[in-house]
Amino acid sequence: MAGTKALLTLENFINGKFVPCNSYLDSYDPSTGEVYCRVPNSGKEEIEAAVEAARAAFPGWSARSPQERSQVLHRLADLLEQSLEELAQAESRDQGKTITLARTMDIPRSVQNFRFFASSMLHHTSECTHMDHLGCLHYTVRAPVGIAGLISPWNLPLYLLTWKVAPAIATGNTVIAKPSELTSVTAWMMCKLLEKAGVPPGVVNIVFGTGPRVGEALVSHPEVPLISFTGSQPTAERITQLSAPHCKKLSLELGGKNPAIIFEDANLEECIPTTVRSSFANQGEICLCTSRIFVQKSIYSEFLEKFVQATRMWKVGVPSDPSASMGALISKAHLEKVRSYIKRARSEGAQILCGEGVDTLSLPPRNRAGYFMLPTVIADIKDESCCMKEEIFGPVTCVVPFESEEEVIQRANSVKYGLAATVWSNNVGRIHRVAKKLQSGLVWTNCWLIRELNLPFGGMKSSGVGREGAKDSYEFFTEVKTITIKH
Ligand SMILES: NC(=O)C1=CN([C@@H]2O[C@H](COP(=O)(O)OP(=O)(O)OC[C@H]3O[C@@H](n4cnc5c(N)ncnc54)[C@H](O)[C@@H]3O)[C@@H](O)[C@H]2O)C=CC1
Ligand SMILES: N/C(=C\C=C\C(=O)O)C(=O)O
Repeated sequence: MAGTKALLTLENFINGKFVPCNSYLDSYDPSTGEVYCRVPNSGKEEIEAAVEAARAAFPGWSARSPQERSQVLHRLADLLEQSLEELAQAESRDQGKTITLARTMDIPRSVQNFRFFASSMLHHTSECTHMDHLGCLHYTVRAPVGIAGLISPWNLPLYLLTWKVAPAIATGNTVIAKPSELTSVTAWMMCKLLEKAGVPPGVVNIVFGTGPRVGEALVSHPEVPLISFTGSQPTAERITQLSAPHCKKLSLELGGKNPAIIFEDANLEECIPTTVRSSFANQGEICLCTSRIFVQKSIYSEFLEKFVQATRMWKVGVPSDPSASMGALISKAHLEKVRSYIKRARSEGAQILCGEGVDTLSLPPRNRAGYFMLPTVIADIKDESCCMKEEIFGPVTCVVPFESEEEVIQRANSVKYGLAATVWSNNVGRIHRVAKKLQSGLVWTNCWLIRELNLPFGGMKSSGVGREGAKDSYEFFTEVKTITIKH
């Protein structure tokens, strides 16, 4: 256990108050490998207190008009925006991501999540049908589900937490959120803004700690009828098992093994920098990151040469350096896991073209124990290799050639995941054909990660269950009832 004197110490936020915990976990600065923060190691007791608060707050909050709730969400968005720089600094330190990404993506998107749902929730209509021959009118009404359990991961901490909190409270639910124990700081900072925004006590409760201890207590609680989870597939399996006896509503946003398909008519000037970004943004720690690049044979050599050259320009640096493109990975264990994939690829006879074990990483002395690695490109690798099948979730991407459209669709679909694909071509007909045949919840063509929050977001196969977005989140966070009136 590190000395606790200078450490930032977080507290749970229950019923509008910060509450200390009996025990704490060490949280590491990924750029130095040093403990810098203590996170509550909560369990059943804290979940009971949060459920009590959320239960008590539900009647009042759910009875407010959508317009009143919308105003609260707008105020919270404004307050987050006013704290953008402070939040970005904290996110970058806690997660290891670059300050530039935190400033330009994580925190602005967190603000947008509240603004978006504050507005979109005002525009839903309900269904109505008539059976004139029976003298009946049928219509639907929607009501909040109750206490929503929200579990979020460490890769985009505030971004993904707010993507769940915003629609949950906009629709009138009260929430208990459990951020990742590895990245809890910005969630705790957001709690400081809730009262000023007008969020009543008990509407948003945040309980920190590990998955097996506090996460499972939340998922198993009989008074929490809904769980929205983003994270790994094994954890989703466990959540599904624990929820089954209670028939909980589940939304599961899981991993990917996302293909980029690059046809010979692609505009390489745009494709190469975008594919470097889609492979290595946030250290490759985004479920939407590209990790299998299929390139048509006629342009394979040209692509590979230019892609490796562009990857080598991607600067790995201290997260606080505004010129860095990539920071540190989340943890030592994760860095070792990512490196183990590269070792496996090498032992299978694949070529490591740049990055880990090939190029030299230069870091200031203070950061040498940090969890850094260079963006790594692998070629000459078989589709059956674990590097082509499993989610690595790090700055590693594989490049392989293909000959025909049919062949590449079959190979792109040959993994258990189905989250996000990118297709690069100037042939509109081909783009439509290929996009339709890919087993993927999202297909970006000639671009990556352009988000339209109105439309469904989520994956198929092992990439998840359910979708979130304007209409989908509204439906998920509410229960529908069909009413028949005979007149
Ligand atoms: N969005 C995504 O697709 C993400 C995928 N991953 C994948 O998962 C791998 C492992 O990362 P982890 O942090 O271990 O992910 P994880 O799935 O274990 O963690 C995600 C969240 O679930 C919680 N959790 C863990 N076990 C739980 C349980 N039994 N009951 C309830 N909640 C639980 C965690 O505390 C965290 O808040 C990564 O290497 C990556 O491949 C990780 C994070 C995000
Ligand atoms: N769920 C993840 C990313 C979502 C991005 C978005 O909604 O724009 C992830 O990386 O886990």
